[in-house]
Amino acid sequence: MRKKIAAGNWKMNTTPAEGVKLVSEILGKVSEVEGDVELIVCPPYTHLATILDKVKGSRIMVGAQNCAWELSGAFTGEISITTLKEMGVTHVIIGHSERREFFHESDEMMLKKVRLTLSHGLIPIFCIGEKLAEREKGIQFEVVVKQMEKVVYQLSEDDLKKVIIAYEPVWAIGTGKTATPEQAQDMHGFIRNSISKQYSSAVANTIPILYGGSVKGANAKEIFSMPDVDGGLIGGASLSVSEYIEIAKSF
Ligand SMILES: O=C(CO)COP(=O)(O)O
Repeated sequence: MRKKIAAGNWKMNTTPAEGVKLVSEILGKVSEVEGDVELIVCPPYTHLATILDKVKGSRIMVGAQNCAWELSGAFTGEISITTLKEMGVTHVIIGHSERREFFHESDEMMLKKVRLTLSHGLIPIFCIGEKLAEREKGIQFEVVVKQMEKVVYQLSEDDLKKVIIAYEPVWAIGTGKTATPEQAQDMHGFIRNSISKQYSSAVANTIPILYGGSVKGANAKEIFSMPDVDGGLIGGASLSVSEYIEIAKSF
């Protein structure tokens, strides 16, 4: 049985005070989420300390939205993996399409970040996904496998087993346009098969593959019912307590 995961990527939303309010309200409703669904919130860096304090002893885990690709040094404005680890962060989103696009992150940088995250005992949530033009050309599978090859397929089997993959088609992010459950399943099945060919089916069967892109309370159940979809990486809807809880209850 693979893990079921509802991870909220808050992106650059909420002030520190708003973030604490949001997580407090989520905590108040967490008992409604039955079973062993893993709940992860990824607020902006500035809120991590207070939010980690708030969720202490609860089932909510806290992730960062990024980390630096080097361990320390002259990298103005960056946040190191050792800082995140010391604070108690458990997950790090790496390679989000917004970081690829707006911050020109290279595959080499992403690989360094994934390696640093793993070597410090944190879990990378590695994002992949094609752009609209790539889907229209019918090359979405090649695009996604290349993204995997350049980064996570560089890892040993033992390391790969600790990674969470998030398939986020860029055309579905923040657009209200969701992949159909069949489109999500097609890609998730393809990714799992590709991992199986590259490593083994035993490895492929243990890795959680999340779907991201306009997941909301109203569509989560259908998407999560697909055999190779193990949960969601949720943007906009994770900022609403009722939406996030409804999504977490959709397994
Ligand atoms: O990018 C996403 C999560 O990382 C998805 O964002 P939305 O859920 O707002 O489409």
